[in-house]
Amino acid sequence: MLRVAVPNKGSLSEAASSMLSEAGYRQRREGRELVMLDPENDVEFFFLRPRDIAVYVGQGTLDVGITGRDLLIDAEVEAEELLPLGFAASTFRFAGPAGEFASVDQLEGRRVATSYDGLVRTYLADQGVKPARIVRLDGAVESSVRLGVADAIADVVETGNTLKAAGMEVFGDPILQSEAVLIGRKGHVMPAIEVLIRRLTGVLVARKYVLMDYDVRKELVEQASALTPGLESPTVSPLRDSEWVAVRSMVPKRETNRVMDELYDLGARAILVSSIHACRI
Ligand SMILES: Nc1ncnc2c1ncn2[C@@H]1O[C@H](COP(=O)(O)OP(=O)(O)OP(=O)(O)O)[C@@H](O)[C@H]1O
Ligand SMILES: O=P(O)(O)OC[C@H]1O[C@H](OP(=O)(O)OP(=O)(O)O)[C@H](O)[C@@H]1O
Ligand SMILES: [Mg+2]
Repeated sequence: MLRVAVPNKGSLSEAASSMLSEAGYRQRREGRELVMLDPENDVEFFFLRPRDIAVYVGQGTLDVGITGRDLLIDAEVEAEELLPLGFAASTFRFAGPAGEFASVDQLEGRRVATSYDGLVRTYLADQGVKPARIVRLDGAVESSVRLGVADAIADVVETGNTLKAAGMEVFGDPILQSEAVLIGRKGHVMPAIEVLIRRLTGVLVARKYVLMDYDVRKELVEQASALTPGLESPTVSPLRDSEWVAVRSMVPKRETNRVMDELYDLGARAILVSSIHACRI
């Protein structure tokens, strides 16, 4: 049986469960279950704190899990990223009181507060910067400078609103671009993991693409196909009117309107767009 760790709380939890549901797995509804069996898929789900998920997967107690890339790196365990999942995107950045810091070098000899001490320690060591101390806090890190326990912070930044409200601003290059990821133990292969990855990839593709159908005059099919190349190649079918063909192709969702406009300008007609519910690529 495949044993999968799923975030039980926080920013990752809801989106992780709905992605697994879309991939055909059973998920808890509103319950507070710690463990849930999905006998139909031969999978057992363990609902855990996202920060702890890398530890369980790294130790091999659980086969795979969903967590944040930042949390995986911070945990410093024998687990690796198997698939980026396209939600809970954020950056991980240094910040300080507005106007006080311009570059990471200025952290030399200063105190840095963070909930991600492993990640920050490694990053600063790689940059050759020696802070006076890394102050490990559980959350609300933005308050630490005002309260006098640190000079600067390193934290998750999504909209930047929390930093702004605390009178702080980011400095230096982003330490990391993070998002939710599926993780597994290095070198651990199992057919059920392959199936999970294929299913999740199917959800990602279904979310990212639409299906586009249109009719176009035969002599324009090459030009039209260039606008809608699809993943491999568009399907071209004959129509009763032999001067025209029907074309079907997958198109990135965010390009839908631009592609429809360009197809129409080219002379394509009956352009129809439908969403994809599931797929295997
Ligand atoms: N706005 C955000 N705030 C915090 N974490 C975020 C945000 N957006 C995405 N994430 C990601 O969520 C993960 C942190 O989840 P975690 O559940 O530990 O903290 P949380 O969402 O801040 O919840 P809480 O602080 O309520 O426990 C990280 O991978 C982080 O990059
Ligand atoms: O850039 P923003 O959109 O403002 O989001 C980032 C903030 O959100 C998270 O805090 P959270 O609400 O989880 O509280 P915590 O710091 O106590 O974990 C994170 O730690 C940042 O403080
Ligand atoms: Mg938080």
